[in-house]
Amino acid sequence: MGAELAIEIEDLRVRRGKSEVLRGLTVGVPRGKVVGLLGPSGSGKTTLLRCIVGVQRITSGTVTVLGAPAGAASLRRRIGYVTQSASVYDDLTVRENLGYFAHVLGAPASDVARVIGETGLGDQATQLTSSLSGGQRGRVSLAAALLGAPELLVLDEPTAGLDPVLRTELWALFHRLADAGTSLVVSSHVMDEAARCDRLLLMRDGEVIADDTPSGLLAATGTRDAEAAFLAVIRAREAGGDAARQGPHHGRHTAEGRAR
Ligand SMILES: Nc1ncnc2c1ncn2[C@@H]1O[C@H](COP(=O)(O)OP(=O)(O)OP(=O)(O)O)[C@@H](O)[C@H]1O
Repeated sequence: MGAELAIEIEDLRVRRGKSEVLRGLTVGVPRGKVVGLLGPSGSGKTTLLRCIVGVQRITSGTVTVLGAPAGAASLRRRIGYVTQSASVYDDLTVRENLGYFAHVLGAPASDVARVIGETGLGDQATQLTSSLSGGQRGRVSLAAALLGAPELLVLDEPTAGLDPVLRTELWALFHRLADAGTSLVVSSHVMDEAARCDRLLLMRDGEVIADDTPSGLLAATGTRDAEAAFLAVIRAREAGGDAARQGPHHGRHTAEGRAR
């Protein structure tokens, strides 16, 4: 693993409450790509994203982000993180919110107009945030995360609740950002978003069960869509039983990995 990786995770374990919700993840996320983190509700996606941004207490393992330990102070302005709940001030307009966050982050004031344009919020710029729809509020949070042009964007279900047109526009934005060198990790429980990613990490029950390109995953599983591929990977693991799980490369998924 080297400089081409934005994130390197080794044998990561996390316990939340009584259960182990991440169970020995080893994975590498390449730089300058849109990496989709897909899996059913409760599979551990949010917990993994929290580990990457350094806000999750971990049990063991290491998480290295842009060459530094996750959570390091030096990473604060290099990472943009959008949670599932919008984190904006209701009593400010869209532009006022973004102006405030730009000031706090030390981002140039000109960034406000840029991120409003990128997230398609031009028509709502002077609207109070409390009067926006849920999808629009989510985009204000995304716009805030784009301020200062962070090297890594960690986005938890950014397209949830958006109509197909906006969803398509946001994926196009993610790819433009990646083409300009930004690394993105985007979670979703909607399997049909898989095809839009450069790489996929499929999660289930606190484990990454596949790490591949969308086309590589379909080829490896002989399936036509991500939903079928996901099921095929699960079946193959169950058929492999404990022998497969306890093999010498247990839990190891690298940028070159294949669905197993
Ligand atoms: N604060 C907490 N205390 C105890 N258990 C928790 C806590 N937060 C999450 N969990 C558990 O950890 C597991 C993984 O949750 P996580 O939110 O990471 O999943 P997810 O894949 O992001 O799900 P979703 O798509 O619904 O957001 C779940 O079983 C959940 O119940």
